[in-house]
Amino acid sequence: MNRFHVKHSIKEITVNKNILREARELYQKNEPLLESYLDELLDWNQKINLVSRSVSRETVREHVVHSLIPVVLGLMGDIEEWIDSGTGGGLPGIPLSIVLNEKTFWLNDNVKKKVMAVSGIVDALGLENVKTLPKSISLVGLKTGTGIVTKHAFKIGDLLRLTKKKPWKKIIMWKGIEGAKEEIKRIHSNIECTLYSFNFGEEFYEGKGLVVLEK
Ligand SMILES: C[S@@+](CC[C@H](N)C(=O)[O-])C[C@H]1O[C@@H](n2cnc3c(N)ncnc32)[C@H](O)[C@@H]1O
Repeated sequence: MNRFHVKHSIKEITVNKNILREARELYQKNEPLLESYLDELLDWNQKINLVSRSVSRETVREHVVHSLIPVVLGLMGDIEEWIDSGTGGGLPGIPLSIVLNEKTFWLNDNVKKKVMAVSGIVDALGLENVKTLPKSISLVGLKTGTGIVTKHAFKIGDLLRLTKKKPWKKIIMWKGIEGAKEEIKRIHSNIECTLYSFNFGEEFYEGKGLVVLEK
């Protein structure tokens, strides 16, 4: 078997600024709850380090818009249950759970005090479709057909090792594109990989994109 099989099934797609505009429109449609999330996140961040302490509200708002991009790309409709692994302060899982409120989201992190903080945020926002999992993703029992979202938390090979033999259907990773390309070269599994590179002409999104893995 070809050790680098995945290399031959990589698709690359450039994502243009219309998608960012649509993600911002989706933010606006859900603004009251998403702004309440910013309030809660910044409040909890005073007590527990969830995002950089020096980060502005505007930048955290952009992380929320960034979290919504797979929705406007149509990447999430086919799966009902998602795990956000390495959620930290709830990114991307909480924004996704707000705009896709008919789906179930499990917020997973192996640092228990971060999960305690996101539980507090979820309760304050009254999100009934969100649950938490305070343990390593390697110890999480996944249901067949579950999706995984994860933003700047794992190297691709590490996440695949930690979830080996688990019946996930799709993994969406928020990554730097150049690093992701290097990581993909080292993967030995027979999976389909699509790289979405953002071409938005804005500094925040420079070099960023999504990696989508499917079995
Ligand atoms: C850089 S933070 C990213 C947080 C968030 N996704 C964001 O974009 O703001 C990475 C997170 O992954 C978590 N993490 C690391 N290894 C993990 C594992 N094996 N299982 C679950 N979470 C893990 C860390 O505790 C940390 O909160």
